[in-house]
Amino acid sequence: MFVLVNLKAYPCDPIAVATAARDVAADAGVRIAVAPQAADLSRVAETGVETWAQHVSPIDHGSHTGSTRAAAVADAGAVGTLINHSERRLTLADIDGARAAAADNDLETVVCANDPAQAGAAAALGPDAVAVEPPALIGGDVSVASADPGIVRDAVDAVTDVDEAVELFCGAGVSTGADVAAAADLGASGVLLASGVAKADDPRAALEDLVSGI
Ligand SMILES: O=C[C@H](O)COP(=O)(O)O
Repeated sequence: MFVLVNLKAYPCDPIAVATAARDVAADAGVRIAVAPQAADLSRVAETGVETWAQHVSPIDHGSHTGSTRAAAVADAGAVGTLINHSERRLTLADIDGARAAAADNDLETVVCANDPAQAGAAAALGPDAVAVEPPALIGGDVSVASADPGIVRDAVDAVTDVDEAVELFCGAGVSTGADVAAAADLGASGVLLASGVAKADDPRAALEDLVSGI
């Protein structure tokens, strides 16, 4: 299982979380990545943790104020990127453009989707993985795997029907080792989470608990 921790714009210390994630990943032998704010990418990557961007724009050099170039996040040390997060939605054309820009810069891609239908559509664009996240459960205390296991199972089927090479992750409310184990039992090969670590009093302990079920 891949554990992808999105720090969103939460008021946590990205270096402290990154260092903890690096150490827990090494100790447990589990793949853990951290996606900080774009401005923190270099500092986070310097810790040695696997570093991801939260977003890339479907553009290259040019008159694109406020954009985030895939090449720039790769230069900053990112090895992957989220695309179309529930809090950073894109048009279909822009999802495809962002995925292509990321792939051109050797970034791994996870396209987010609300439900199984969107997950299947996202898989058709050829990302490395699709993350299904019901918006209503994001930031809550109940894991998607407990609150709505059918959405995870159906998303696995929807993605596999389109392209067996695309992995399916799930997210929303994932915060414990039991949540990660339940996601794996439903067929997910990764989890996308945020508040369970970024808002934890002790992010290292939260990460240790998360990987305990793997
Ligand atoms: O990117 C992470 C997801 O939106 C899940 O967030 P959450 O773990 O706070 O529910």
